[in-house]
Amino acid sequence: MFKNLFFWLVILILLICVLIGLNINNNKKHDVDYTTFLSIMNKNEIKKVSINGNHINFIKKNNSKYNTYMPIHDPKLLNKLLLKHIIVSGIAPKKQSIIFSIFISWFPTLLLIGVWFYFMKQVKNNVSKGINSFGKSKTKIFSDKKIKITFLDVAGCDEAKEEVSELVEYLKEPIKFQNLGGKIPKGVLMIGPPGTGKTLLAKAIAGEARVSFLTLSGSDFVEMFVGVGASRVRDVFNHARKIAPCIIFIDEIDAVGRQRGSAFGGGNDEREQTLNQMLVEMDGFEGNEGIILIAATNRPDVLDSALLRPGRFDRQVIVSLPDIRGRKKILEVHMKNIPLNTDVDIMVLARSTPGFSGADLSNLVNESALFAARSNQKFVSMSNFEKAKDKIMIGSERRSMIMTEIQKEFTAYHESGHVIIGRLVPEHDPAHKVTIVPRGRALGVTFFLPESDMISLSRQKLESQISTLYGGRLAEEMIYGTKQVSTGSVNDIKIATNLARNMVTKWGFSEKLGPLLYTDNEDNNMIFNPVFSNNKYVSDATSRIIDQEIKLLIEKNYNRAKKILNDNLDILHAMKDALMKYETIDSKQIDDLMNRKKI
Ligand SMILES: Nc1ncnc2c1ncn2[C@@H]1O[C@H](COP(=O)(O)OP(=O)(O)OP(=O)(O)O)[C@@H](O)[C@H]1O
Ligand SMILES: [Zn+2]
Repeated sequence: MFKNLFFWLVILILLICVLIGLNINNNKKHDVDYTTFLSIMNKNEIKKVSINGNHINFIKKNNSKYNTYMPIHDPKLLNKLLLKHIIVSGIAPKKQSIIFSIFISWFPTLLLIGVWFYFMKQVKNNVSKGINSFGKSKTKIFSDKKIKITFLDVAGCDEAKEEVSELVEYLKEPIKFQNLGGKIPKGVLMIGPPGTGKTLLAKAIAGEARVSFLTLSGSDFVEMFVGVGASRVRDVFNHARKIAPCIIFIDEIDAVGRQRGSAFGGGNDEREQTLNQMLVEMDGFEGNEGIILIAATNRPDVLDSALLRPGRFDRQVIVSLPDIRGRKKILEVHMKNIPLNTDVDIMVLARSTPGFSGADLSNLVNESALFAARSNQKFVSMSNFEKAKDKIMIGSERRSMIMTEIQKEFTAYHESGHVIIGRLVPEHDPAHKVTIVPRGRALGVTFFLPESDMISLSRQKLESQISTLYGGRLAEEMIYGTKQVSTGSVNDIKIATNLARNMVTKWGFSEKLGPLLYTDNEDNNMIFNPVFSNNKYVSDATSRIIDQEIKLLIEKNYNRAKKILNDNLDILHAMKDALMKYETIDSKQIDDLMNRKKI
């Protein structure tokens, strides 16, 4: 539309220029306009007139010469002139030129008026279109034919699938279901972290039941103008009633469904109105209309409690991050369409991707295929997957970063220290791969491969983790001496300290303090979140004991690691050499090194 406006603006400016040009021209040719000429004539001041078509030259009685232009041919002019005894000479204009001359004289003005009208109409149209579209919902409607997604495409969330499967039965034959006395929820709230497949699952319900799928995002409802969101809600539900049976899917419901009156400055009228309208519409459902409202959020805690009341989103389905088995299944779903090399081990990939969501895994498969394509391979190999995984987890390799031989050696010793301790303490996840190619912000990385998703960790396993975390710094210390130790262990130290603190204050692993909770920090992310606790409930004396106990625990595991590393200095050197040579070594090479085999 702006292109159009711009076009017409340019035309308008051009026209004005032309008109000004014409005017200048006219001024040159015609000293006076035609009306002035007539008035001069009426005042009997003209001596002689010469007519040439529409151009008129005349001489006043004082002998001054003028010319003028007759815009419309005036057939009575000659008579008038003769009556006033004015000498007339020249040729009269041809008859057929009358219309032409009218046209010529009025053309620029008409054009200008036309353009102006067009311009105004355009503006008016756009404004009214704009106003109308404020209220119209931005619903994207997919017909049942377009949704080809079925439950087979959604992997690794069997419980969630089971919970929603009865909705499919209902949507297929709502009336039959009602007659049998089935009670169907009006709204289903899907709760889960981003990328876990909430949208996918909702689409799969529509696909399985072969019904239409209306999708919109909560943020679509939040508009600047009061009342617009509410009218959009009305629109969506009205449309849904027309095309029922169908599913209305609202992503990010928290954008509208936040606790009312919770915004700063006493609430947000527009959002509240929208939310109220949504509640009204939900209450208006008969239950046999064949419409199911599915909403997704990853912030169920901020939702207005009115939304969760019976008869509204009374069914809640948790879609959580997949476990190892789930990840394997999701990988299988996405690998279906790419040619795989025989060396691809899906189980190893599933094991080494803890915390990956379905979306991350889909991204992993995609990136791997891209890596394979870039190196002109016909099949996607395990090394492509490894590369893609590392890229997603810690950022791309920074091969361009220049590391001196000394820095590389330093990193090689540090990482080898982690690997060796990790292999030799009990219950530790085995090192899967180690690299000294800088990635993201890390100079080197050691990857451990968890056997399974750990929900609870044993004391022994935790202590082994602490020992392994200090392996890197200890190796630096042993080779280069305490004066040369780098700051590269800052993250290792942070994680180890947090583990030890949690063991003492939260998990009851200190004999002296016993199994009591000494912290008000409820964060369950035990490794990566530092404990910021002001320990309101802990006396100064206890606080001192806590510090001592943490220190003791760390010292114990630090010394254990030191002994192990001292006993295996030959492996440390060999692994450093291997890393300097290959930059990255895998679990098989690590096995060989640990068995003192040459690689
Ligand atoms: N369980 C799964 N099985 C197969 N693929 C999945 C699964 N979960 C996610 N994916 C993949 O990730 C993509 C994104 O998932 P989806 O949009 O459904 O996540 P979401 O939970 O709705 O995320 P958000 O909260 O960010 O909207 C899907 O299109 C699909 O390719
Ligand atoms: Zn380290």
